[in-house]
Amino acid sequence: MPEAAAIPIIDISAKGADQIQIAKSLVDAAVEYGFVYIKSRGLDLRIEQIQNAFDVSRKLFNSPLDEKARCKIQKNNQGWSGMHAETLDPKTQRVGDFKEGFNFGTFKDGKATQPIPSSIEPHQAELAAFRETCHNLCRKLLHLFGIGLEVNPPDFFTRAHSPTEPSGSILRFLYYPPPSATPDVRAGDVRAGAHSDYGSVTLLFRLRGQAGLEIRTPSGAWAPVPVCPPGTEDDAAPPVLVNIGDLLSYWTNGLLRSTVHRVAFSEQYQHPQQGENTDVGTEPESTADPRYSIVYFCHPADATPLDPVPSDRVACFGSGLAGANQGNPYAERKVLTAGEHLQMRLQASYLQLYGGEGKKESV
Ligand SMILES: O=C(O)CCC(=O)C(=O)O
Ligand SMILES: [Fe+2]
Repeated sequence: MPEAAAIPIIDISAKGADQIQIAKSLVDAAVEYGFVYIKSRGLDLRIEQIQNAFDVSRKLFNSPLDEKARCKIQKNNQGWSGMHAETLDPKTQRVGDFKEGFNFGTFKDGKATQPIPSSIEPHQAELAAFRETCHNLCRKLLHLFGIGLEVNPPDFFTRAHSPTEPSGSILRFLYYPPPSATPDVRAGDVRAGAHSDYGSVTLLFRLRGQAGLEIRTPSGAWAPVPVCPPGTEDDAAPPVLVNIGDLLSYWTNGLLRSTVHRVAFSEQYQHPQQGENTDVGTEPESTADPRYSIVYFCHPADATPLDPVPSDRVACFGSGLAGANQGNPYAERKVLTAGEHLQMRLQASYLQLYGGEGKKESV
């Protein structure tokens, strides 16, 4: 059984805790793993709000196909993508991801600014509030990164992530059908292909018992990322998983690591003869149930120039681009603004939507 990744768990809202110490621990986790668990205590994000978002997600994906198709994803990266429409790792995958997704852009006055299935129309205000809370949590984390990296001024990143300016930030619902409903799966197929995220920070919400996320370790092996790592099993909700995206890695000369990850079918499904519960030790996964996850991709305002981060630690990180981002060539590219950086990445993963345009950008 592959060993689970030893990603640190940090409580950013601990009463009386030293902010500088928390900031340094966050930076250490981002440098070493590119991933960190944030303990869910209902302070930064109410647990009912997360649960409600999953309820809305179930309603959305249970909508009739034609309702979802009416909201098909557009070049602005908003809308519904059907089964196999996205291929996160086109070089390796035989077939597109075994998932459906729905990307929400901005909301205005509690209403979506894009077509949405009628089943979730009554929930727009809740979704708007959830998206806003996610963005605020990201800005809190970005402020802590500013402190931990001794960026001058420490709100350098936070300022670049103004919630009112146009940006690529997306709230995404994901639905992975039950393995029992996808008999066309072959050995080597994955639910979501290996990729790194494009933006600055990503929040990932998962449900207990719905494993499958794996990160690529520096040795090239895949390590499972448990939903409830040791010490959080009794918490009211699983911790929020946070990871660094390519843009923040690029911006910090590769000091903060953007780690490649994927969603695999459980070992139990692929090799049932090995017995039950072989995927992540404590987290048996049902092959009869769908898997749902919710992701918030936080991006700087489109117009943000990706100028060098004013931090001695970042500036001194000489070998970063060559070392920390091996296998992550986007981090080495010279791009001008956050908006341009995002466009380059989107073209590579939605080949159908962009026709041949994307192929030259894929790596
Ligand atoms: O569903 C998951 O657990 C991960 C999804 C993911 O990595 C992504 O959408 O970028
Ligand atoms: Fe991802």
